[in-house]
Amino acid sequence: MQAVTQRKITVVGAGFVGMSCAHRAAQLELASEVVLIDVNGSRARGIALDLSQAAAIEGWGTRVSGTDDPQATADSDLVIVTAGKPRQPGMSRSDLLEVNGRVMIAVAEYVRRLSPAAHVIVVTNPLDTMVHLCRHALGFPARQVTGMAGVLDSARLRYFIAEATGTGVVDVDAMVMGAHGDSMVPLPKRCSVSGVPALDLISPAELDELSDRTRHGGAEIVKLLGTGSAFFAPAAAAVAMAASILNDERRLLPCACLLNGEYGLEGIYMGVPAILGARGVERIVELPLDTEARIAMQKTAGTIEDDLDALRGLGLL
Ligand SMILES: NC(=O)c1ccc[n+]([C@@H]2O[C@H](COP(=O)([O-])OP(=O)(O)OC[C@H]3O[C@@H](n4cnc5c(N)ncnc54)[C@H](O)[C@@H]3O)[C@@H](O)[C@H]2O)c1
Ligand SMILES: O=C(O)C[C@H](O)C(=O)O
Repeated sequence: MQAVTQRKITVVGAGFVGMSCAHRAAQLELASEVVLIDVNGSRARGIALDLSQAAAIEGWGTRVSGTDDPQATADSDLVIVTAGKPRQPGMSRSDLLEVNGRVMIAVAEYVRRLSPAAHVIVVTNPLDTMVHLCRHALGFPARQVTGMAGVLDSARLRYFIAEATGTGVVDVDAMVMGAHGDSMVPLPKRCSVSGVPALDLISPAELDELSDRTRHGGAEIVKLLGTGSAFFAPAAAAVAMAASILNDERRLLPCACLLNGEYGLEGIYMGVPAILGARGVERIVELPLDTEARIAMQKTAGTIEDDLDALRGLGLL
């Protein structure tokens, strides 16, 4: 076991995604302390106890605690927000706007008060709108607040390409931008396997099919599970972003960032490639896009604007 870095991570929500985030962060010893907070404090304490008992077997030294008391989250270096309802089969992520919007406001109130220097990664759906609302309620600089979706959507596409080409998934690269919804924007020409364009290995029609499966990748799992949604890959994605920030790894990852003119968009959070480092979003990277992708980016932004309007209509924004 190595010395654990003196850092504190809070994971808000001790449900499927939250407990998986806590487990992965602890396994990686990303912090000396992981606090799991949930309105269901008994569940948070139970998960923390179970995880703490896994530590001896798995060989990590992070202290994990569970609580329903916001005070226990004070002075966190990084907060991952997973609190809120998942969708059920037949629902869209936008159906969660009101219920999860209220959760975001409640959570942001104590994060702002107790951990003003924290980096915040939002996972709760509908992602782009929830990260927007969370940042609005926090009042933090935009670079301190990001949303996780693009890493997950890109990982799904990477997996589907690996399957279709018969190659190892770690060699596959892909980039998915835009909203975390059916209008997301996979970039087929940028998919590659160890530098070899995926389009040299499979046909454009095959790659289009994989992109389409990626657009509906979340719903595919929701349907299979019957209740709740994906959690292993989402947690791995959120913790990869957390590691890039806390360890100043400066990874170039697709994540939801507040746009300030990039891609011709202003004032909305949306999935774009960004460098994540010690200051949070160090830089948003603007890729040259062909006409088709540019049109898709405008369309996907429109879906986020619609959700933001709905939040305003509810008086939450
Ligand atoms: N961004 C993504 O790519 C992505 C991926 C997977 C899941 N999600 C979203 O993450 C969220 C969580 O999913 P899950 O599967 O963990 O759900 P879950 O139902 O298993 O867990 C949610 C937890 O949040 C808790 N909670 C509710 N209100 C709270 C509050 N105010 N403070 C603290 N905790 C609170 C609940 O008690 C519950 O334990 C959902 O909105 C889901 O759609 C997003
Ligand atoms: O699909 C969902 O509702 C959960 C998450 O956004 C996902 O993509 O797995």
